[in-house]
Amino acid sequence: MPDSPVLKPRRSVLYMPGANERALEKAKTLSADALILDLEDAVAPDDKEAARDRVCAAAASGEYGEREITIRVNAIDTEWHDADLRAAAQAGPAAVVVPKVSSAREVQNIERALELSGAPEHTKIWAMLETPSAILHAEEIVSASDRLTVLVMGTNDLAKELHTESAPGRAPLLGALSLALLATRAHGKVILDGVYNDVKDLEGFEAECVQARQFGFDGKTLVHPGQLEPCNRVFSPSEKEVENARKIIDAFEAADKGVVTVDGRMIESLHVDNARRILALAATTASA
Ligand SMILES: CC(C)(COP(=O)(O)OP(=O)(O)OC[C@H]1O[C@@H](n2cnc3c(N)ncnc32)[C@H](O)[C@@H]1OP(=O)(O)O)[C@@H](O)C(=O)NCCC(=O)NCCSC(=O)C[C@H](O)C(=O)O
Ligand SMILES: [Mg+2]
Repeated sequence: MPDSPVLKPRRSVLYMPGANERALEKAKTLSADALILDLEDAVAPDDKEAARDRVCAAAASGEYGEREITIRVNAIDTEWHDADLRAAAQAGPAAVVVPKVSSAREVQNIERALELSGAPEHTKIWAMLETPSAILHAEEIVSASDRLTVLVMGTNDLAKELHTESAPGRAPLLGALSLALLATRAHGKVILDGVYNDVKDLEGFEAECVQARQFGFDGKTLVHPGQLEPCNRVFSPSEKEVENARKIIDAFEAADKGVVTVDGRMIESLHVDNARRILALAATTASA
């Protein structure tokens, strides 16, 4: 069965370079819901093998508390991919994050390779959508395997492939983000927004978090610890939202009919479903 989008918080998912020992250590104290220990873009070719050993040891260490630990392997067509996948399968992280996935066949090959390498059942596949082909095949990718539980947007690579220029509100990328989100929701899985590169611009970052939440993303991928606080705040239901959700549920249950009004707004059972989703999400993030 696919993961429910509300059972585990994935508000803030922080990348960290696999070769950076200090960052790996620091991550044990950071308020990220999940970590992506990176073997791909953030690691120079000469450091790939040492980073693989370090990251797999970190993932197997059990020293990261409640944070979900995932490993991003190098892309399928690289010389490091097979060894990364075998080592990650044996380390048994929460997920293997696979960059530049472009078809259902690739997901099925990853699934088979994980099984052959003895990956535990709890090691899921998170597929990155960051090519035009991935966006065009988003639905077949997301539904290719029950082991695939999360899609991750790779907006830097996608913008590069599309020749997209930076624009207010990410207008040129909105079509691709929508397609990925539609595919995810059609199959009951989880989707994370891409990263915001300007680590000093927290105002711009927060605005992009708000946009991502309004869109329906479950959380955002991050590149710097300074992005954690605004991200967790924006993706957590506020006190007002929780209060409103309780009001909707109470009013609907008390009325015992198909439609009621709360504060002058029409409420039907679909709004109650949404209110329950908000409360479930609030419960998972209350102590975080
Ligand atoms: C972006 C950075 C290179 C900035 O690094 P730096 O200038 O060293 O930051 P600070 O001096 O402000 O760091 C302060 C302390 O925080 C630690 N730190 C920094 N970043 C991280 C991190 N990501 N995880 C954990 N800890 C981190 C520093 O070590 C400092 O600690 P201390 O010395 O104890 O005070 C840097 O932030 C960075 O490398 N970020 C991650 C880059 C990365 O992983 N990139 C690849 C993923 S993004 C991507 O590929 C997107 C996708 O594929 C796409 O296509 O869009
Ligand atoms: Mg990328």
